[in-house]
Amino acid sequence: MELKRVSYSYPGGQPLINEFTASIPETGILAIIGPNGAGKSTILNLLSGELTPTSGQVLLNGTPVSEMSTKARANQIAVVRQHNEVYDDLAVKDVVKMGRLAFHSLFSVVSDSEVAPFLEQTHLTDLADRQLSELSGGQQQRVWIAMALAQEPAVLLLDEPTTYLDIRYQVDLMNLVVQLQQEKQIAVIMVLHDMNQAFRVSHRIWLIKAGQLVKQGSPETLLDSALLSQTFDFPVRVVDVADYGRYVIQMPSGQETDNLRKLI
Ligand SMILES: Nc1ncnc2c1ncn2[C@@H]1O[C@H](COP(=O)(O)OP(=O)(O)OP(=O)(O)O)[C@@H](O)[C@H]1O
Repeated sequence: MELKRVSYSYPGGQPLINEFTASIPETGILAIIGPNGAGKSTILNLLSGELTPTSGQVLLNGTPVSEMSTKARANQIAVVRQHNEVYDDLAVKDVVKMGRLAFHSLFSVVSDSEVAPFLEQTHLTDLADRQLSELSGGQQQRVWIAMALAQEPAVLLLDEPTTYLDIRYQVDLMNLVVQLQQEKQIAVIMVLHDMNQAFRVSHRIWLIKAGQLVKQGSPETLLDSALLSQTFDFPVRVVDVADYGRYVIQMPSGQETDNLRKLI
């Protein structure tokens, strides 16, 4: 995918994204990180075609995403968002079947066997007949991913997929995304708040601030204390952790440092 000089303003608002140009490799994991309000979700919505650029183009294999039919788009791009209560009363397998609708006419019935592989890949086979509302947050996130996978997309977009999950579910979910990306060789694009998670799982990172691409590159090139502190407007430091690698920690504020000194 490619963003070519993309600008975007919400109706009646100031320009948020300004002449944003970048390309996304056909396979691999790209994480978009940056402070609150930087425009990360807006960029994801421009990539999904949900938003149309005010100027410039978002291209998928050379075709503007905004000019593709809904069905053509659904065959190529799948989006995983936060919890959608509309589906609460549905069984897990029926939610996943919704992901197949781009392959069928509206009234055709999607068979259980058609969605079985996607349930299996996301370890949901045993929960297939359970109602969505009965599942934990982590299990529900896996259902959204199964539904997105059922679209058999070339591009999978995830907006903060680990929000609300405890550390175990976060790690499980990220491992699942990594495994699925490797198996299917698709492009995965995620907005992530947890920098360390982003650095751990991604092949490429976009660091965004005020609608601009501050820097893009491999996790190694972006693991830079000064760059991250400046972008987030908060002091952080990249440290080496034994048996893990480089890790971003937040530095205590001045007051906290003084208190720490008094304790030592
Ligand atoms: N539908 C909307 N209408 C008007 N302004 C919006 C809309 N959605 C987002 N914005 C504004 O656009 C800016 C960027 O929002 P966006 O959600 O893209 O940022 P973000 O980087 O994803 O933020 P966060 O990390 O807080 O989720 C914010 O100032 C926000 O208030």
